[in-house]
Amino acid sequence: MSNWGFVRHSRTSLSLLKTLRFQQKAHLGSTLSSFFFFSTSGEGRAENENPVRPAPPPIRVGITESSGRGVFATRRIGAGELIHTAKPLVSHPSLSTVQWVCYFCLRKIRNGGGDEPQSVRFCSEECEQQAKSFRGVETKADWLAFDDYCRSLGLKYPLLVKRFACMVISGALAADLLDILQPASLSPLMISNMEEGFDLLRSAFKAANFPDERMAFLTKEWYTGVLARIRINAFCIEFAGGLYGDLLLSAAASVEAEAAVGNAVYMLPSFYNHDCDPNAHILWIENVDAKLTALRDVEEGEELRICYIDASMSHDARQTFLSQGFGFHCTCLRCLSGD
Ligand SMILES: C[S@@+](CC[C@H](N)C(=O)[O-])C[C@H]1O[C@@H](n2cnc3c(N)ncnc32)[C@H](O)[C@@H]1O
Repeated sequence: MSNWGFVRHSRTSLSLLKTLRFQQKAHLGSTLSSFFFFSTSGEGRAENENPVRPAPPPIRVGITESSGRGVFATRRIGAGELIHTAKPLVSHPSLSTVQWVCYFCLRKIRNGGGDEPQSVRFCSEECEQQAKSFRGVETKADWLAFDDYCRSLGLKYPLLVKRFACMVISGALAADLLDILQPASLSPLMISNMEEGFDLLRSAFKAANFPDERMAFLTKEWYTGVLARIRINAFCIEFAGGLYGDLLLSAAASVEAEAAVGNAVYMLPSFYNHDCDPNAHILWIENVDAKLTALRDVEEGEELRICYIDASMSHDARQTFLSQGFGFHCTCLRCLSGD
């Protein structure tokens, strides 16, 4: 069974990034900002404007010529500028770091660990409060078999589906929230490999006696559809630069050769296409809230692209990774140049 090992990382090897520029003509597309959870630095806000409401980020979602939807700059964006931040729709710590990071925001916890291997921790009352709805559902069920299934097969994405399902049952999220995101195309074998996870998830909720009407959304099609979207759109969360690293966290993570603190799916960041020589970057400083920044000056109308993979890989390795993990052949300028 595939271990779904292809995840989007924050890592781009800047030293190897060439100065090739990529400018793509955007078609007019409707903006999807009403769907997005974002905040901005508030730059450009008029003085008399309500200070509580942040200015919209300088981007729009439009249609690209060859890569479906993409994100375009609505004004010139300077190198190093914070384009916007994004809160996750769904996130989950890695099983190997669950004792060491906040169960809600994935922030490292100084005195994590402890005696109870199954226990979860929060970094603040606010996070505990925000997790209350899905925890109220999650703690009613027994997850031993489901978590063992994920652990033994090295699966991370079913954990995101589990949390998403808990949020839906609690009424915090709509079951079709992720439908707008592009799904991976799944082979019949991939779908049949997902059956065990679905059965375990559904059984856990069933055994906890949730009423059928609250679980009506939880069909096999829903489960595989959500996983298909997560596969293309989830980010693997690693904090930037090791600045906020923690030896204990590193030690815990290395037990399973897992550097990431967890995985998350966002709305707006999901619309950024890939480039092996990107002009934008997604990073995490101390928790799961993502920051999208410009790596170089970007002109108004230019498409903003991030790198999904380690850009220091060879041309052939990048192509193989993108094709097997994301199902597309990369035709960015760097790839076309043969670099
Ligand atoms: C995370 S989504 C990006 C948004 C997507 N274009 C959409 O319409 O929702 C990733 C998908 O976008 C497309 N894509 C992203 N970067 C691409 C590239 N460099 N070349 C071709 N297709 C790309 C692929 O279909 C890929 O699976």
